[in-house]
Amino acid sequence: MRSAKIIHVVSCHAEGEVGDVIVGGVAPPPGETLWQQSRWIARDETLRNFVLNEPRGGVFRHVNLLVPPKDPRAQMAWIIMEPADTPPMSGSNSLCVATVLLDSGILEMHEPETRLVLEAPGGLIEVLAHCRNGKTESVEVRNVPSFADKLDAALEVPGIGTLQVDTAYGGDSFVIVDAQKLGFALTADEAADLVATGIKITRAANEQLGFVHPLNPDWDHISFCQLASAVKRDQQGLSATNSVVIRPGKIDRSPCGTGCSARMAVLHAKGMLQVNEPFVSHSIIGSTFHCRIDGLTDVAGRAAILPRIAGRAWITGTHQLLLDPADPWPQGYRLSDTWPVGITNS
Ligand SMILES: O=C(O)[C@H]1NCC[C@@H]1O
Repeated sequence: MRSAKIIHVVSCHAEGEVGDVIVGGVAPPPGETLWQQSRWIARDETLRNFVLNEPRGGVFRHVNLLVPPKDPRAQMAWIIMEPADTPPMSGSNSLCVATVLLDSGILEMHEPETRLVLEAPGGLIEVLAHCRNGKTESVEVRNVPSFADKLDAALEVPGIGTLQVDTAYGGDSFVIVDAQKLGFALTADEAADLVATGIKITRAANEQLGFVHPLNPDWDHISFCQLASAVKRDQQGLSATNSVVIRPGKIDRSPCGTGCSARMAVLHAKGMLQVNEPFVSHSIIGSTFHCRIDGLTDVAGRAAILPRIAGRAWITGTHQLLLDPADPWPQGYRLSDTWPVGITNS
């Protein structure tokens, strides 16, 4: 066996969504800040292509690169690589990273609870991991400040018509639409139709509504379309189902932590969800995140929430990714039969 590189990966999924973690074999990228390091990874593309593209990856795969933190309050930092974006934050990926760090012994586990501060490119997150018998059984994440952007905006979507939508930031940027009004029950058999609809809505939202993070003008687009059910209220609090369509064309198998954060910001802005009130979110495969608003804050003068999301993650394997120097496709490849083309990275 010969190899020009060897990348050590612990594979993981959080409530169904893949979030593999690179634990060795890659030097930290250049950059003064974690955000700058993540921009280098997005621009350079070598690592993204190697781990995300076929034959090693696929459009369903997310990969997280552990790097030393820049902020002294954090025990570890990481850069998130998703199929189209290198985003500020990701809920499912943060659950995978916390679980891999503790279950593999990279950071010390304390039972029954381990508290961590992790640095995502979009800011610090606080982790409370519930651990038993050497296993992280569930993880609560205090996400980055999240806020509603445009409420009840009119959006003209070619082939669909005029929709009323909300846009919001929850660590990543969303256009949120009522799934039932579009005829969706949010069941697994609708996945391909949900993707086709969600991609059209995201494209229209970027053209007509746009998004720029007020403290980070580099994050200047809407990443995802969240097709969401109406909220139900009972004695336990609020609950809803969602399908988040991830560019270039796949559905989040988890209930999407950044999506839950964005939705809670919208619900709070509309007076429908209060601080500390439980919000349970279900995915298309029936997995669940337990969420709530921990407190209120502001982002550059805009009202914002401090979201908490909680879910479970499981390690699925370990891998060593190799590159034979004679392999004619060191960057791999994407074909439009499984990987819709034409979306640029950011
Ligand atoms: O949980 C989340 O926030 C995400 N899951 C995959 C895409 C998003 O980053």
